Parts: sequence; structure tokens; C-alpha cells
Amino acid sequence: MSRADLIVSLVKAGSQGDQQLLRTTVEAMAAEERAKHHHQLADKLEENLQAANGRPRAPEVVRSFDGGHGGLLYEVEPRRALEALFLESSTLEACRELVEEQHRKDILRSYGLEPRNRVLLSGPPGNGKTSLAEAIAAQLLVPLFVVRYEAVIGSFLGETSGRLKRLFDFVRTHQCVLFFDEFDTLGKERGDVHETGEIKRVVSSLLLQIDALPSHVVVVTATNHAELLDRAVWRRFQLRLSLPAPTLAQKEEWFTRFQARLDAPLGFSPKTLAAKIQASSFSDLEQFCEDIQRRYVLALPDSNLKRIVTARLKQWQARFTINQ
Ligand SMILES: Nc1ncnc2c1ncn2[C@@H]1O[C@H](COP(=O)(O)OP(=O)(O)OP(=O)(O)O)[C@@H](O)[C@H]1O
Repeated sequence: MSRADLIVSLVKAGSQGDQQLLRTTVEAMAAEERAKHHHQLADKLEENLQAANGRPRAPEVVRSFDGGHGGLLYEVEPRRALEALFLESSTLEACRELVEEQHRKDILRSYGLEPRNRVLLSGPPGNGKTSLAEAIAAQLLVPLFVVRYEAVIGSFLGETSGRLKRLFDFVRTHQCVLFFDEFDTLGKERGDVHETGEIKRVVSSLLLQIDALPSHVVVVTATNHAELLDRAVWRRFQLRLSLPAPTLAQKEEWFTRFQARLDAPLGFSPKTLAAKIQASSFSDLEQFCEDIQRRYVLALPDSNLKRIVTARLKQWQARFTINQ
């Protein structure tokens, strides 16, 4: 929202005694100030909001951002560019739209619309779910906050609910990407008939809190097992993107880029390597190429790339067979 709109909202909230509007407006102001690195002002706004709601600030979560340990989230400085990832064109397009909506939310709001902010990523391990969350944050120029389940989930359910509440109270006042990895570990509990009603309540409340987040918080959830999520969970996400394993053409493109980066012929054409390599993920391709690059660099200036690639291919295929 533009500054002028925020002030109008504030006045409206005050004159109509609308607590909900007051809360969302002050949250948006705090998030904007924080994005400008005006942390003191953002903290003050947040404190006053909490005081108005009769609640103390959430010290545990705040501490985690001061570099302390045992926080409910950790912050990743996003560096990955969207263009550096191998994505299907529809996925890339969807991400660009999301980023544009976030960047141009003022225009959307002047038409009574909100930008989309809930994304579900699914696909087998090592194919870019975490990397895409990071790239979205980088594109939006906001921090990436990753939820630490081991810190959030306590031995008592009441504890878990309380921590989740603190976590959400904290992120509401930040422009950020909030990342839930392996969301199915939480989401699937809901569908498990053996779980107690209390766990279901925690998960339901988590979903409600995700729904209620202001649109300046972009929630990205990732799962390797989309089939384990029930429809109600699935439906909540406005963008549902799948990140599949690399195709043959993508493998070829991967080796073409790798060869260009090394600035030396690999001894095999990228097409031949793509056909030979057994790799079920981009992460596999990355590891394979890094292995080659290490040997190549250490053997300079007498590196024989063809020999290195041949040896690595042999080792790699053997490892792959053992792991199957
Ligand atoms: N689509 C992709 N394009 C380019 N690099 C990729 C892609 N997917 C994965 N990688 C590389 O593989 C590594 C692992 O990827 P990432 O952690 O994003 O996968 P993930 O799907 O989140 O895996 P997991 O389900 O195990 O958490 C990253 O370091 C990244 O560089």
C-alpha cells in the first residue's frame, strides 16, 4: 500500500474503531519500515500493536534473528536468481507473475485486489524446491525465513500451538518469504486417522494462520509427497507448482552450460553425456559436475578432462546401481 493509503486506512480504523483494519494497517507499516531497514521504528510499531492487543512481544522469535540459537526460524540471505534455475516455462512464468504482483501491489489494491502470496511446491528431492523459494525471495528483495520444525514442535501440543502463534506474530510484520520445507510431515498428520484430535487441531490452526497472513508475507511450502496432502490443504495455495526431475533436454542443457563454465571441452558432447548419466535430480547433476571440476582444477595445468569425465562416469554409474 502506498504511504497515503496507509494513513487513510489508519484514520479510518481509528474513526470506526475497526481493530482488524488497525492491525493490518500497522502490520503493513511495520513491514515497510523494516524493509527500509528502519528497525527501531518497526519495533516500536510492533510493540504498540502488541500492547494494544494486550500481549507482550515475542522474545524467542525476535532473538533468533539476532543470531541467537534455538529460534523458531532461521534466516537465509537469498542469492539465487530465478533465471539460474532450470524450470518449466509455465513455472517460470507463474513465478514472474507472483513477483510482479508483489512489486506492483499498490496498483492491485487500488482495484480492491491483493497480490497472491501462497505457493505450494511439489516434486522429488533435489529438484529445486528450496532453491526456488530462495530465488523468489531474491527477486522480491526480501529475506527468506525457514521454519525450524525441531524448534517449533514441542513435546506438549499446547507448547507447539504457542510457538506457532509467536512465529506468525513475528512474521506478520516483516516483508519476507516464509518457507515450510517438507510440509507433508505436518499436513499429512491431518489425514492420519491414528493421530489424536489435538494434532489435527494444531495443523488446522496452522493452516488458518497461513490463510490469515498479510499478503506481504509470501508463504512457500514444499513437499516431496503431494499425494499425502489432503484436498483442503492443497486448495489453500493459490500457486501449485511442480518441480520434476530433469528431462533429457535439460540434462543436455546442463552439460552445455557446465562446459561453457569450465571453458574447456569435456571430451563428450553434452548430448552424449545427457544420455549416459543416470541422474534422478538436478542435485545429482550438480554433484557429478562438481566432482569433475574438483579433479580438473587439482590436476591443472595437465588436466585431461576426457579421462576425468570417463572415470567419474564409471564411478557414478556404479554408485547409482548400488543405491538402487
Ligand atoms: N531446477 C534446478 N535448477 C538448477 N539447480 C537445481 C535445480 N534443482 C536443484 N538444483 C540444485 O540442486 C541442489 C539441491 O536443490 P534443492 O535443495 O533446491 O532441492 P529440493 O527440491 O528442495 O530438495 P529436498 O526435497 O531434498 O529438500 C541445489 O543446490 C541446486 O543448486
